[in-house]
Amino acid sequence: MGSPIHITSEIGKLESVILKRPGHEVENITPDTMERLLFDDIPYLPIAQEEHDFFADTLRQNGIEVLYLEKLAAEAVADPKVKDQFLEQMISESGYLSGPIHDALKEYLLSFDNQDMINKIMAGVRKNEVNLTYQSLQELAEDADYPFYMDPMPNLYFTRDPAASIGDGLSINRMTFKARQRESMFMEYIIKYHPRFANKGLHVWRSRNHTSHIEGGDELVLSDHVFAIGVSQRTTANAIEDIAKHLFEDHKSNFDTVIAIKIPHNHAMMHLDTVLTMIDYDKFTVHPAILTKGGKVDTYTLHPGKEDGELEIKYNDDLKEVLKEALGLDDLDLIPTGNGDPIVAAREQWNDGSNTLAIAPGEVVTYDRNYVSNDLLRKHGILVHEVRSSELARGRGGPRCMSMPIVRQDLKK
Ligand SMILES: NC(=[NH2+])NCCC[C@H](N)C(=O)O
Repeated sequence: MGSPIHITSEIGKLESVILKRPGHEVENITPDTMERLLFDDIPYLPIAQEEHDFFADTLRQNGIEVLYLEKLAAEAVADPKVKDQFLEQMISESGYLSGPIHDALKEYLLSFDNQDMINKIMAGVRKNEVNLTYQSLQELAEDADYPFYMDPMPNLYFTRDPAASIGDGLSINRMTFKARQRESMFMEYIIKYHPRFANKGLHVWRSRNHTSHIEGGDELVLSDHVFAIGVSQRTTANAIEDIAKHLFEDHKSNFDTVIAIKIPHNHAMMHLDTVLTMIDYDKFTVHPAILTKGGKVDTYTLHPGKEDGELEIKYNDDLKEVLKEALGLDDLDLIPTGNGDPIVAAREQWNDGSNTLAIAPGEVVTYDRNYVSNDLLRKHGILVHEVRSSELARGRGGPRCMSMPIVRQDLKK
């Protein structure tokens, strides 16, 4: 058996992927909390689940093993000592280091079996579910009207972001907004304690114990030695320098090139994969709005510097040239979302028209609603599997965001 994580491209035949089926966390969104929880509307859960099952089935029908984050997380805490440590950390990162609320939450969560406990943590814990033996100042003086002790984590079905596979390892991410910061703790425990991943020599290129941010939607493994990353609302330049140094310094990594691509900092384009994805050896989708009128975008290519720990940085504003050079290609097809029409492109990008998940070279999964972009992909020779998207799209993420590939076949050289 090879490494449990092995990703040397964006497009190699996908073999195993981690998903999260939307659960009650999505029903714990309200108009008051929606924006802070990074949603634009409240999905209708039964249909969101049907759509998600359809997505998972589409992957299975193409021979891909589908693992569920919620199941892996429950299995990872099977040992009572690990479970205790996990609960302590989760409750404290939820705001209760000690005291009556901490104790009551711990007792409440321990009353479930492991799977239900994980589901409950993901869904959120309401105040009226928990019995406090005595009241604390925290309870009385802070947010007395707020309904939750532990907030729901509705963005968990975007498994792409809290952690990202790179080569035979991964980054476990310190995420930007409070609404998502606890999410990466599940992967931290899975990698450390789940029998499928623990002690298998996996490299954590960057852990979640940082203050600067990085999210998986910005992380694209373009080849076995080139890593692209968005400088975005969610990933800071500082974090990029840090991960680049680790990839370059660690002799276990084959990576010698990191391409940082600067994109607008806004909610519609929060990650690089909302505006640029790789779909074939020489084809990318690109949202025209990231390019200037002259077709330019700021890119910074990082290589190991002369001295240990130094980086050599080269600026170029010609994305096509940069990608061609990094991938050793003579030509490259940049396919514009919405066929470049300003209204269609904006509408379809909003609904994740650029957020394609490649399951093999030239073969992608996309949302059905982005029919202009999908037709265009077909015209460029791409095999497109469409999946349903009415409810899932309300969270502003598409098939790439909803999947964390862990094993892909290597590309033939
Ligand atoms: N890889 C992605 N583009 N993920 C999309 C995540 C959407 C999610 N609502 C957020 O704002 O974080």
